[in-house]
Amino acid sequence: MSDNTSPAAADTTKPRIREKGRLMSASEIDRTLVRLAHQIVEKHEGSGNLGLIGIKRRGVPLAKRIAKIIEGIEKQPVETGVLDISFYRDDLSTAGPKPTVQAGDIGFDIAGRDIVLMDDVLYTGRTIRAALDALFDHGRPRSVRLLVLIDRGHRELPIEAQFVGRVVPTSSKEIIEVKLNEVDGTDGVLLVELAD
Ligand SMILES: O=P(O)(O)OC[C@H]1O[C@H](OP(=O)(O)OP(=O)(O)O)[C@H](O)[C@@H]1O
Ligand SMILES: O=c1cc[nH]c(=O)[nH]1
Repeated sequence: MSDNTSPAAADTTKPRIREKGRLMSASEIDRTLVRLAHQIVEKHEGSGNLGLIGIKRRGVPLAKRIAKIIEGIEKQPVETGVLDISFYRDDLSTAGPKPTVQAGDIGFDIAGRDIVLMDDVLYTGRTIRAALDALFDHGRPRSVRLLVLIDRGHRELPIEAQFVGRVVPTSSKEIIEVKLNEVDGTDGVLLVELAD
């Protein structure tokens, strides 16, 4: 007799994952973002021409937090924007029409600006390639640099981040789970593994 209420029956649609360890605590994320903010200011010799763009989802709170830290350092506002690149991923069908993204979607005019794209994890690089496509549909920035909280390797494209929270060598069975308060209700970075 089958028992549909058993845990095994209930979990068949979810990938089985095993937590292997906590890579960063909330306070380690905070300290890392302070360091990255200082590195951005140093590299750009201030923040006057900066624009920070978070890639949905977790790049958005990262951009807002770093903007706040830079504003504290430089005592002037830093513009932030949002990029939702889901329609630009090259792993989606190319048969459909390419959507037109309105300039207002990012939140500010990127022309001539020094842009720092922000995301939580850099893996194959395909999200960032798609983000660059989307970004240049909005205008021509003076420069574009990339910040990620975690670089886990396994790149499939020639894309590198200039500002990196932590490099974490991983196997292809492992997954980095970044959790941020604004999205997940808690802050932390976990290393998990897909169970066989
Ligand atoms: O370098 P890549 O191989 O492209 O992988 C990195 C991307 O994967 C994750 O996003 P995901 O697609 O899981 O969406 P989410 O941010 O909404 O969780 C992560 O937030 C990065 O954006
Ligand atoms: O390990 C990974 C790979 C891609 N995106 C993530 O969030 N984690």
